[in-house]
Amino acid sequence: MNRNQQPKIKVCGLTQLNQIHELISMETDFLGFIFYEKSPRYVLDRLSLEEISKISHPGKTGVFVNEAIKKITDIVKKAGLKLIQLHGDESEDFIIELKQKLHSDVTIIKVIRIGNNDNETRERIKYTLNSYCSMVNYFLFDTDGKAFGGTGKQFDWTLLNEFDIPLPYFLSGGISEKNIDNISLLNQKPFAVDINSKFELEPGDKDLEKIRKLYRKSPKGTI
Ligand SMILES: O=C(O)c1ccccc1NCC(=O)[C@H](O)[C@H](O)COP(=O)(O)O
Repeated sequence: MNRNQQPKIKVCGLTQLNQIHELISMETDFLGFIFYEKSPRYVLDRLSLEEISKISHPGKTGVFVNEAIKKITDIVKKAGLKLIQLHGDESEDFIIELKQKLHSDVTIIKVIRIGNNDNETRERIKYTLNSYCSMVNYFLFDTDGKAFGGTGKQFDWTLLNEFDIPLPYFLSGGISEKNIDNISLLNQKPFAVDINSKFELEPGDKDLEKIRKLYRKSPKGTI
């Protein structure tokens, strides 16, 4: 697989140091840590902020769901995060205030959760793309669900072909070795793919052999 021509890879929901170091040696581009207490992948149940801070990697990403600004900025500082993934319903005002309190080199990913393929969803996607594009660095499209993320379900990717996406984006939501080739059907290719529950033995315990296989495979037509 020619990694230069393929979308980058983010592995999300990491909780085990040995797996994290293995993923770093495989040149994984983004490492996702979930700081949402209700997630079965809540990282602080398994690793301390100090342990996360000692992981040296430029793609350390913290996932937050409707979290208080003070808590996010404290965690970013203590864990040495490089990117923040806002996975809840954070408003534009919230992001403006958050950015004022963060170091300017922290990258922000705004998540757009997609449920039904209907006009209400289309309107919400359109609104979010337009109103957040000047304040964040990337968008991430994920499947909507009660748990906010980690649903293991794919949304209707053809919806994305209806929009001019103004920023590079991460594609997420139930990505597996079975559906990843369908990226070829997207007009605007993702900057990165985000894999999680389809590459796990159980929540937070990654199936490294399956991830290795993905790295060896070349998703058809993704370039
Ligand atoms: O994974 C979780 O448990 C989770 C819970 C709440 C918010 C976000 C969460 N995950 C964030 C991610 O970036 C996941 O990779 C993304 O939701 C896709 O997960 P999956 O559908 O399991 O591939």
